[in-house]
Amino acid sequence: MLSLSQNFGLSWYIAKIKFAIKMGSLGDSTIPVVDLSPLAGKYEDLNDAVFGQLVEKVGQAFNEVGFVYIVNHGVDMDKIEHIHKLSKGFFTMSAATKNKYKKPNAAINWHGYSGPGDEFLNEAEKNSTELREMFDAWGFEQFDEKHFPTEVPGYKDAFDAVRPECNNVGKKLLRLLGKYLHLDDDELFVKAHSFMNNPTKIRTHSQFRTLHYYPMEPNDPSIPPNAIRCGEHADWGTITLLFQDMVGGLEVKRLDGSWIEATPIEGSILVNIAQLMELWSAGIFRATPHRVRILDVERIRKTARQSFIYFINPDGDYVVKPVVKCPPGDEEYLERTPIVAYDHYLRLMADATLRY
Ligand SMILES: O=C(O)CCC(=O)C(=O)O
Ligand SMILES: [Fe+2]
Repeated sequence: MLSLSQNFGLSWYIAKIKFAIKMGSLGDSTIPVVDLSPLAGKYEDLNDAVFGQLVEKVGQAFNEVGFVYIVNHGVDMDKIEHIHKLSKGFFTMSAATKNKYKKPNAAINWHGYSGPGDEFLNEAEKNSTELREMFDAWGFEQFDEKHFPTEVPGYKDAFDAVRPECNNVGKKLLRLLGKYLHLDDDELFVKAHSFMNNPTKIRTHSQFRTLHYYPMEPNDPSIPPNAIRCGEHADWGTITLLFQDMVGGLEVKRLDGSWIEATPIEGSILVNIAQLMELWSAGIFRATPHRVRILDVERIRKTARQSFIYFINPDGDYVVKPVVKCPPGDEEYLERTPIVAYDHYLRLMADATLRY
């Protein structure tokens, strides 16, 4: 099986660094904050004029850094708080209770609980120690109440409640990206996520994830010094909406290999580009690697970190290939075999659940 780094990471870096050196820049080092209030309201009610300067700002940020914070995005943060609260209730239950909801075979069943050590995102080092647990709601329409912990009443409803708002902002971002690339049809990306308009669609392959980076006993000697909360990886699908709490530890990799902190900003959503969007855009938008480090202070103060993520992925049967001309230095994108979105998730999930 191809590893992620063979397929995307390494070749991507070499091409990007060559290009950056040629252009005399190694990328911007800060993650911009973008105010989405000009796009307030329902996606369907927006007209072209309102996208205005936001197209350049957001597009450029995704080109240079691969990440932006968005504020005034229209997602009700009380609903996110509610999810964090319910998730905390679930994660602090006994292992026996949580394991009742474990993915039966995580390589092919993607909905449910994953405990410590079940999934590894670190592309380079599969035997790393990644200290986290999570509950995934993947393929919404296929799972009903019984697939959610009965010990946490209202858990499924809490996800369902934020989905329309997340889709609304997701569609706005996808349209912005289409406009930045000057696509003939700037709704192409929105159309490739048909579930956003029809939530009963069986092809849905987007995913909610609640993450719990459990607290460590102060100075626990069994935790190796190179342990990490979430290993270095690039996300898999189109774009990711990340709602992190205020604890911190998330870091984003610059083109020169150094890391910058994605400091939590109250009320914001941190949005990043994922691999299929990188391919679609022939590398114009960067699926930037990131990780969650254990801060030094965490080793002594015993703090949990929580995040909630909406991974926006194309419909499972969608075939992704570049829809723009490849910029100089990025011709390698044209040589890649077009990817059926579902096959891509399948391959990456098999990789994440395989220890070697
Ligand atoms: O928890 C976070 O802040 C990031 C987690 C992450 O990058 C992921 O699960 O893909
Ligand atoms: Fe990620």
